[in-house]
Amino acid sequence: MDKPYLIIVAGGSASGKSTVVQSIIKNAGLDDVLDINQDDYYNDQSHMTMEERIKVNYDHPNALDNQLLFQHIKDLLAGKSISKPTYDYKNYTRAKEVEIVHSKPVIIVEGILALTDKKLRDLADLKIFVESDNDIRFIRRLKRDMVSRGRSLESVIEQYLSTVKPMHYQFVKPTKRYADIIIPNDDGHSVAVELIVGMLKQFMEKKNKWH
Ligand SMILES: Nc1ncnc2c1ncn2[C@@H]1O[C@H](COP(=O)(O)OP(=O)(O)O)[C@@H](O)[C@H]1O
Ligand SMILES: O=c1ccn([C@@H]2O[C@H](COP(=O)(O)O)[C@@H](O)[C@H]2O)c(=O)[nH]1
Repeated sequence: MDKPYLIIVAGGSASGKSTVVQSIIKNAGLDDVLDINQDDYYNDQSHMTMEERIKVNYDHPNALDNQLLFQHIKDLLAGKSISKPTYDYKNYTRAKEVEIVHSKPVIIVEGILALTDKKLRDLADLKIFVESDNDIRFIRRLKRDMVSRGRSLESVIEQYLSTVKPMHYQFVKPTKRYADIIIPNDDGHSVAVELIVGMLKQFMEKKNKWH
């Protein structure tokens, strides 16, 4: 197998990373895309009490097992399969289930801090930063966290002000400078997605010609 094409997608919380990635996958019409969410690599905290887990700063790079993510991406790029951890937001820790994930010709890694680690960044063929206005991100996060991540209004507000916002300025936003493409996502993102899909199709065509 040729080396897969690796795309890294970073951007603030609720900027629309997953939405953009799903749009790329759908518009490219490719089955051969693997989507890895950096959130699955949050540290295992099952040994901690719920009270301790809630206090963790999840927007700091130390909250993530970056070494494991890097090793897994290297394995996937070498055509190997991995046992990927999965994350349980409601319980603020890794879930018991692991997922056996096989390598694919296109691999996308998405996460707020996906462009932080230079070693991981250097493996990427294409680096993307999704950008949305802070107020819009906060409103999206509030809705999403209450509906899908089992959070209360008060907890989302408290976490946003104490860690999410300051860490965004300290660690997330500065990685924008590493991006090859910056996608504004306050409203739509269709033109940027079309460009990326075009690049992916070219890559897949070249790959198919070689075989
Ligand atoms: N362009 C957009 N317009 C309207 N809502 C959007 C847009 N992009 C994302 N959203 C919504 O915002 C929320 C967060 O998006 P998501 O893709 O999960 O963000 P991220 O992966 O960056 O955390 C979701 O409910 C999603 O449907
Ligand atoms: O237990 C957890 C783990 C993470 N978070 C928050 O998730 C976001 C990252 O996910 P996005 O989909 O990019 O928003 C990060 O800002 C963490 O604060 C959490 O709340 N609880």
